[in-house]
Amino acid sequence: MTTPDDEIALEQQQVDVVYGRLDELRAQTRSRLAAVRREGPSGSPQNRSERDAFATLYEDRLAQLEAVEERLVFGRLDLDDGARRYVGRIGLTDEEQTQLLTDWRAPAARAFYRATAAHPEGVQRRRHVVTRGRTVTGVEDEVLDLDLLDGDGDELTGLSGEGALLAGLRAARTGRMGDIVATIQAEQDAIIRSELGGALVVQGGPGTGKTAVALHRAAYLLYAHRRLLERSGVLLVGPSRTFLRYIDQVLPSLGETGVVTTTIADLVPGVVASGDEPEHVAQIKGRAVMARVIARAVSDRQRVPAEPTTVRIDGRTVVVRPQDVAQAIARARRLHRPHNLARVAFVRDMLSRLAAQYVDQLAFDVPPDERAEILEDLRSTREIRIALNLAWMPLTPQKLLADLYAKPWRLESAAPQLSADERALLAREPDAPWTPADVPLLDEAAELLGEDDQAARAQARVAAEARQREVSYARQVLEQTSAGAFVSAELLADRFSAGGPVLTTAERAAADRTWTYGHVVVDEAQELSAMAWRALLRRVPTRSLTIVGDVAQTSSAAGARQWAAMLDPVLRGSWRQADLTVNYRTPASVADAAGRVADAAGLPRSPLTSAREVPDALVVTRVEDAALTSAAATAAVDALRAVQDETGAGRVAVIAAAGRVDELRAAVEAAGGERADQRAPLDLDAPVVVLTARQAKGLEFDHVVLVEPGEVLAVSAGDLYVAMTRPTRALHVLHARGLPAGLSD
Ligand SMILES: Nc1ncnc2c1ncn2[C@@H]1O[C@H](COP(=O)(O)OP(=O)(O)OP(=O)(O)O)[C@@H](O)[C@H]1O
Repeated sequence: MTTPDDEIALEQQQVDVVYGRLDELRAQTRSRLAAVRREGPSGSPQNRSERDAFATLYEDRLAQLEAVEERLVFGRLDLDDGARRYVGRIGLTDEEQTQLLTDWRAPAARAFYRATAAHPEGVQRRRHVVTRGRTVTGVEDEVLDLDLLDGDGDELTGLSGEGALLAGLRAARTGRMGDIVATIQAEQDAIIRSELGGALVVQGGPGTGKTAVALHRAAYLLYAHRRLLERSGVLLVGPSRTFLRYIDQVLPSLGETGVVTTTIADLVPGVVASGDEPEHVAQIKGRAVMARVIARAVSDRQRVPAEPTTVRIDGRTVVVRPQDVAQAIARARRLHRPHNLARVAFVRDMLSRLAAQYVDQLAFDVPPDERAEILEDLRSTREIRIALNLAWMPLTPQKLLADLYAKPWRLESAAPQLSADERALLAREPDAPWTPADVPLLDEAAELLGEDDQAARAQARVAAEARQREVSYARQVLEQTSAGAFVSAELLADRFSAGGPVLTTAERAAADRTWTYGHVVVDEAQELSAMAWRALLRRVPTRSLTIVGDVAQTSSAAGARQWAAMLDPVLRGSWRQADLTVNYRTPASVADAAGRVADAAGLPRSPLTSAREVPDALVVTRVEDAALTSAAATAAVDALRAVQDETGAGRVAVIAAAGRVDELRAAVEAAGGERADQRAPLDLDAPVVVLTARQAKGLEFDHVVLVEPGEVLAVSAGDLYVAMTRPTRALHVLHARGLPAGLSD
């Protein structure tokens, strides 16, 4: 019989071989990159762009090989037929193409996450290989073939790789999310590998791994449907920029850098939504009815004048007549094109009517070339331009919306569905900054307005022909090089033809408002308004979506308490739901207390089982009102001492209602909590942060000091539920006033 030490030594050999191969591949890619770069900037433009394309390709590949260093190998499957299969971050073969490591996303790795004693899927033993750096520090076996099992078996908890999992859950937090690839649980794996098509809603209580699952699913889909998704791209939408920074290392560590991440506020390139507004105003802007308001605001800008306008031109008179304008508007509308594009037809129609008036006044027949000149003269006559613009104004989305908000009569005409009070709430100065809730409205407006794309369309025709030539050229290039394993001819052609700096799919997609993605992942999706959904769905016409959230954690007034109420109208009932039920983050006693609070507040809470308990995880302390701030600061600094390890990992959050944040920050600093740049966006690297529940959404900390929970509840019950479920080790509640129901008993 082998001892654990023998097993560790055995695994070390295999791990050494795999890292050796990784080093070889890195060296190979580096030297290819150096060779391409050595060729320098000479040669034809075609040669140069080809070299640039290969250089970025090798850079990407190198970045991928560098990013998978940590826990490259983490699993082994011993199969019924005696074969062994190692599972890791990426797939690797040796020079003879023998598989050294199976990519965790490959079908051959599925059993690592799914096999159970009841359904062993051809697996006798599943082994978790635990490494630190490149050294194997432990192995953990689960025997799935019951005939091989001696003793009671180790399948009792239902958690797979329990030791490795619990070690991961216990580890001090760093302020950045890590991947869970070594310990994905079966219910999570089923979601990650769920088919690409259709909209999948993942509902789960706090800490059930929704964000982790969403990110691993994005990586899985890119692997399993690479040909389809590498060119259309995958979009991941998160609740805030802070959150995006919190998760930004996860996908690269899974070998994927091609996902575009954004927030709803950043969805429209060129629009900076730096403004703030009360929740109830944002709620109005988020209502589905605003789509009709915007549409009406656009059609209001196609207007028949009350009076005719008479214009003298070269001694003759033309009249912009209301009835002509009415007819030209009606005709242009029948084209069903966006406002700015249909305007081209309107103007053409009006000019030819005016030209006819002009020609009628001439005593001779006008040859065609002179007629064109007359049209040009009319077009460039100032009064005519003004009259036609008043009838059909060329507009940008920003101008449309700014005018709508700034002029009460415009809003009254466009938004009869809103009450006068509601309309008054929307009023704003024309140059006020945009808010996040304005962004979906600007997107809606951009869609209805369109851009005058005549030139663009002509260019597109030429580009399509050029593209044909580039793809076939790229195919030839790939046949002559070894790059075909990790890039398609279409993608390489994209890079050849990008012109200027070589852009990746993600870069091109992020810069283009009208880009349509192959798949969209939405996290904290319960917060999205109806208008935000419209903006998102425009970007994924195939409706291939992963929608992740928890309807009990909703804080925005425009968000959802029920998935069906939110999604049925936008997805016409066509979506499927999967549930996550195990809380991995929060100790059981803290999760239970949060559950009681949520139930007392009537939140639609998902059932939750906690993966672990931590002794004394929940502490509730009453202090005098005057001592509350300093007590919180002391508690935070003491907690930091307890949780911080020698590497500097270990994070503490003080969560309170917005009105207390500044004072608490100053107190934490005075108490010796390290000074950090606390301005927005939040500094995730600070060991102690003071923030509101809303800012804490999606994040986690080792220890949370929750100050005056009654005040957080007064803002929203969802916020209190979020705040209580952020810690991985302990929740310390400090209060001077009464406790919310559920916490007090
Ligand atoms: N299978 C797993 N193995 C290891 N850690 C896991 C696993 N699943 C979840 N976790 C950990 O549990 C914590 C919570 O995960 P995550 O943030 O994805 O949950 P969530 O459901 O999005 O939470 P919330 O809704 O509260 O924001 C993270 O630290 C995550 O790494």
